[in-house]
Amino acid sequence: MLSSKFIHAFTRQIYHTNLITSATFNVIKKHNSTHTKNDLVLVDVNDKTGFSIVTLNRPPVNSLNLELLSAFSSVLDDLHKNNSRGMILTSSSSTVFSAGLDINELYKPDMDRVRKFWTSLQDCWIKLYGSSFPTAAAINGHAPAGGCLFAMCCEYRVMLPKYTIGLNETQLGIVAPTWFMATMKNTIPLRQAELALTLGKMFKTDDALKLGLIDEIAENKEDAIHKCEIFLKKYQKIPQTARALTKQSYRKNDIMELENNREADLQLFFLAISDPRVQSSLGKYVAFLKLKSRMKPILEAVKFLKGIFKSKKKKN
Ligand SMILES: CCCCC/C=C\C/C=C\CC/C=C/CC(=O)SCCNC(=O)CCNC(=O)[C@H](O)C(C)(C)COP(=O)(O)OP(=O)(O)OC[C@H]1O[C@@H](n2cnc3c(N)ncnc32)[C@H](O)[C@@H]1OP(=O)(O)O
Repeated sequence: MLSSKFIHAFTRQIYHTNLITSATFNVIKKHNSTHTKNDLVLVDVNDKTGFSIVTLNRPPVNSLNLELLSAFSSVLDDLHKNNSRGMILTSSSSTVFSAGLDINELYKPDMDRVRKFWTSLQDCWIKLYGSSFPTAAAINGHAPAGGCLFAMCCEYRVMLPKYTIGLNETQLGIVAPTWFMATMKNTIPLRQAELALTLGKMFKTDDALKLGLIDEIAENKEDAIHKCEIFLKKYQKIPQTARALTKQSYRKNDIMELENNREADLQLFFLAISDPRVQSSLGKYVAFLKLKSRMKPILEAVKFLKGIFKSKKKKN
């Protein structure tokens, strides 16, 4: 057995960034309760398993704005402090896991706010990707860009059929930050990651499974959560410290790279979003999304009418 002294020394040595603040693992405080962080993130602790279901709850599409990221960051802190047994990340939407970063934070940004926004995103990534507790994502809807990033930070992904997932940044005329790329490289084979990133490819559930971007397909959200629980339960027999340090050692280089260059990463982000071509792309994208949303009732009516015509043709 490793002595606690050794664990402390090892932890300090590789995690001077405070990824693990204490190697003393307390027994989780079990309670059957739902916590909220401004209602933007819901936390439901399962009394029996000790697993927390963390639900992103910012309708309509869980786009990640400053408030949602701050709430999520604080939830991750709480789970760490309470020595969580495991986290399942999901969404309250019935069709979208997360639409990624809120484009309104990037388009014509207020510089003070956007600094806090990007710093919060960095915080969330460092805490989620490097969490000491095991994590799984129940992807119950589309997961583009930042949505895919958070899912990939988890160690296991279960997704519902007929949705899409991927890092689509190049399609929007923006470059995924290196830590987004690193997370994808940690998930799928290198060559496939390069192709997916350069094409900005969104994968349908079936293709994501073939690629290894997700691990399982579930029938519905309940099934997805159940499958995530089965995954997390596998760790119940594995000593916590050994598991956590192994995971963090595996991901350490990616995390250190950002930890040591946070300000440079922020400046690079400022530079990118200050580029008039990037702003122009984002402006067009915001307009496209709004138009698409307004066209929805018309498109649905056309679909409905097509269905009627088809069934009449069949009868004739
Ligand atoms: C190597 C060195 C590199 C250095 C680089 C450094 C920095 C680089 C700079 C920046 C990097 C920034 C990284 C960004 C990553 C991102 O996450 S960008 C976000 C990308 N997200 C998307 O492309 C998803 C867009 N949304 C959709 O595709 C669809 O909405 C959906 C998710 C598939 C859901 O479809 P659905 O039909 O259900 O909903 P609607 O499309 O009708 O949308 C409803 C409503 O929501 C609004 N909305 C949708 N997505 C967003 C969003 N991401 N942000 C804000 N708002 C969004 C949409 O406009 C509708 O609103 P309404 O019109 O008011 O109804």
